Amino acid sequence: MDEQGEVKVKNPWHRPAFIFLAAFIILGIVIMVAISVVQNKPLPQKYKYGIVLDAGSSHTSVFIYEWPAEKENNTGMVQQKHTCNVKGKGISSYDADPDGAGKSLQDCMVEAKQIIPAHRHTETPVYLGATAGMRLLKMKDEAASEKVLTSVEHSLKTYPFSYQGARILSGQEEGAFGWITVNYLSENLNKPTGTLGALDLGGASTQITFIPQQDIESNDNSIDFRLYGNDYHLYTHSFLCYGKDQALKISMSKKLVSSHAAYKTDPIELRDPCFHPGYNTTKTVQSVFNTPCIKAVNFSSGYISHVGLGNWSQCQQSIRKVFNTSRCAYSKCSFNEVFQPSVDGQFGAFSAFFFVMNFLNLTSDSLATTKQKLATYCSTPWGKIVKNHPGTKEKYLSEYCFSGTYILTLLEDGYNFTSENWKDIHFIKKIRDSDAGWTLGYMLNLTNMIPAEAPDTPLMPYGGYVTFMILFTLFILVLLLLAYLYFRQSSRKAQKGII
Ligand SMILES: Nc1ccn([C@@H]2O[C@H](COP(=O)(O)OP(=O)(O)OP(=O)(O)O)[C@@H](O)[C@H]2O)c(=O)n1
Ligand SMILES: [Ca+2]
Repeated sequence: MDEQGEVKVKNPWHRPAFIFLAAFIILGIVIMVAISVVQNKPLPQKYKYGIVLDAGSSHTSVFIYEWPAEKENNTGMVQQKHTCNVKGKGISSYDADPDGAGKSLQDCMVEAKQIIPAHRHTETPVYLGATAGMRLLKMKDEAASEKVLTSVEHSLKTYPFSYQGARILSGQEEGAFGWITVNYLSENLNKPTGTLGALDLGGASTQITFIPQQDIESNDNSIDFRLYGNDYHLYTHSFLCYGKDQALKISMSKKLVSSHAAYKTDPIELRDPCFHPGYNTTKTVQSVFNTPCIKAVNFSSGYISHVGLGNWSQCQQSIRKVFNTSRCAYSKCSFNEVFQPSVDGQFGAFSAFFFVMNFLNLTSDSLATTKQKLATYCSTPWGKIVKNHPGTKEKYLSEYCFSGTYILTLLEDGYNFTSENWKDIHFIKKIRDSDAGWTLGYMLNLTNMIPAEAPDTPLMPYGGYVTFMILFTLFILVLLLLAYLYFRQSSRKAQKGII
């Protein structure tokens, strides 16, 4: 009986079974915390890559993008890692030598092979998108445009990447993907903040894309997206032939056609207010008229003596003739009978908008000051301009007076920007180290990297999760300790009571 009584009152916490149990619980908790910490630890970043070739009218650029493999659906994660400018002109200039188009891409593609880690090559998609230069070549000679596309396709397939196609983008796609790029890079897409309109000026076309305040009256100009759970209703228009190289040709051809000298002298004299005083160069008539943007005309000579006058206001008068604003079948138009709502919000103006305005140092002045400075620049003698810019190609240099005046006229008379909202135009090249342009938006779309609905976000960030787990474990340990002390005390009391 005595022995039995003693067994009953023995402290249960001192039994080996209980000690083992407590040790197991504590060990279990420690293991659980350790596993969850290790499991959720951010792994060393693994990057994925994508290549987009921008086959523009004046040149081709190869863009390499990279993004952390685990975060491809988050906004703003894709970044431009590298760009390579293809030597020579755009692929549309290879109409007489299609094989040359494919060959021209070699150097940049070899560079891409060196930059992208070898184990990622086969999974890296390659896209080529051609813009207005190829649209014009297709209009002029469809067979030649197909041969050029076949040539670049053959060339791109010789690399170890995953070739995804080479095609001509429509003007709407070019405008819409440019808009997606600038808003993705500015991280506007998953926030309730306003979006950025996109203004793109190339050599052969120009695009305007923004969210308007009013209805879009023409179906051709309307694009709808659902991105990150938000619906976007965009206005977009692409003006073929209104890139700055084609616009220069149109403007020169109009001056030639209206000039009496053009039909009598040899060479034809073209006195041009958009070129600097003292500028005098011989060009072929063919170099101006070799485009489907202009109707062919017969002249007395095959050569033009292009003489600069350096008169900004006359230059602007001549450029205004390129825009037809006399008729509009809608409530509002930009030009050439194209519907356009009033511009609204902030705009990013990139590619040649930036190259030209940045060269002229005109990216942050009021409209009135911009005009004044440009007038002074245009009247500067050509000799002085050449002396002041020894590193710049003479062809580019000679055209900045025309290009600056064209940009001002396009924005003010064409798109209807005013001196009040001029400050809303931001001349930009890059946003967060990636170029503004259609290429990034094109890749994001084709790789489905912008989901229609917002991706699920974790309950709490990683740091918060670890802190929570540690505090929770400590809390359980304290509870166990308290329970242990409580039971030890109560079993002692029970022992004392029996004694
Ligand atoms: N540093 C630079 C680079 C380019 N340009 C000019 O800018 C125009 C081309 O702009 P870009 O956006 O590269 O046009 P593309 O993409 O080639 O043409 P498009 O989009 O119409 O197909 C050309 O007139 C080119 O001479 C310039 O003035 N200064
Ligand atoms: Ca372009």
